[in-house]
Amino acid sequence: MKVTEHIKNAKGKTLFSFEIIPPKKGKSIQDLYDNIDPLMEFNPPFIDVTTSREEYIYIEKQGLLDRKITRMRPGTVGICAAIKHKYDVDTVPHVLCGGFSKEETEYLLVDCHYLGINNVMALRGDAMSHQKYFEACKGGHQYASQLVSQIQNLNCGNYLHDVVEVDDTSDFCIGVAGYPEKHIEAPSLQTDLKRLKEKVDAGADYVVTQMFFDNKKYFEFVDAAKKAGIHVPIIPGIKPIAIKKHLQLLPQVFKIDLPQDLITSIEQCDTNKQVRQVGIEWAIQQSKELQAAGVPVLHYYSMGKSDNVKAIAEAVF
Ligand SMILES: NC(=O)C1=CN([C@@H]2O[C@H](COP(=O)(O)OP(=O)(O)OC[C@H]3O[C@@H](n4cnc5c(N)ncnc54)[C@H](O)[C@@H]3O)[C@@H](O)[C@H]2O)C=CC1
Ligand SMILES: Nc1nc(=O)c2c([nH]1)NC[C@@H]1CN(c3ccc(C(=O)N[C@@H](CCC(=O)O)C(=O)O)cc3)CN21
Repeated sequence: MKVTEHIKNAKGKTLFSFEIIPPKKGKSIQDLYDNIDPLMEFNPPFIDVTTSREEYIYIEKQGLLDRKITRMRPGTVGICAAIKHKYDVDTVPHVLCGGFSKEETEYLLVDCHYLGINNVMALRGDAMSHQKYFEACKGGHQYASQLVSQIQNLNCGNYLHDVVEVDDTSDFCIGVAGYPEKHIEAPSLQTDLKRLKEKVDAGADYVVTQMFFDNKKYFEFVDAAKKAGIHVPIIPGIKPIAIKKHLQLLPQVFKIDLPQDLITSIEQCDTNKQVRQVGIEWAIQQSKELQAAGVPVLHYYSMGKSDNVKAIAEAVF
């Protein structure tokens, strides 16, 4: 079922969902299952599976370092199918512009359609770690809005090359990213909202936000989005802080601000175990307020050990 249908069927009740990353190449999928298992009692209607960018690796060969490019966490669509099969839950693969040509994206979407996966999150993707700015690959899209258009075209039976006879069209429900504190490259929040509106006009059915730690930012964003003519559900993304290093890392990687109260509480912790507890309590407080405001879904960036998301879900759902 589509994410938007799950939201409609919930009749105003806030749903619980989360996001996971595929294991590193060579690692077992069992670890992932062990972290999903404890969250299933909260009935997530859907689980997102991210797609990571390819990266350079260096292999020693006769005393020299050979540079190769590879995706260290492949398998997004396979994991989506495996989870769907194992837990009978909908899965949402993240489909990126970065590192994929339009052809490859078409093949991936065809795979999803055959597998009964009818939700996708359409993202541009980050720049590769050695790049300062995002660069589209040869034959790939530059912006998420173009990717949304490709998916929407496919939903209308229009493949990249008009040579196929179509009697079974896909019907993907399309999610896109939104930024309550604006995207780093956007010159202003207003311009960023214009870009978000372009994604919705191209066919996006819902928005998931970048993580934020001050609910005020989310509420203001939702208001501004409405004023900009965006009327699709806007799902808040929540990340529980887990280690002291996140104080620097999260603002640096995700370009978001942390509230002073949260910073102070974390600074007072002696161990990362205490930090994890502060992160849980902050996320519970955020989640309860968002739930009271009637958000459609609370979407957690779990991305590893899920004990903290479980503790939050226990307190909120
Ligand atoms: N992997 C994941 O789960 C997620 C990744 N992200 C990351 O967020 C970043 C951006 O992704 P999206 O939001 O999907 O990209 P996007 O293509 O919607 O926007 C990227 C940037 O380009 C600007 N932009 C969009 N259209 C433009 C146009 N026609 N002309 C000029 N500027 C334009 C936007 O304002 C924004 O600054 C990436 O770094 C992505 O990896 C965000 C959320 C989830
Ligand atoms: N710019 C960007 N890229 C993404 O891939 C991304 C977003 N934003 N925002 C929404 C989700 C949330 N994502 C993530 C990805 C990783 C962690 C995470 O756990 N990160 C590490 C630190 C990050 C690092 O080392 O680069 C952590 O320890 O928490 C959390 C959320 C992926 N998504």
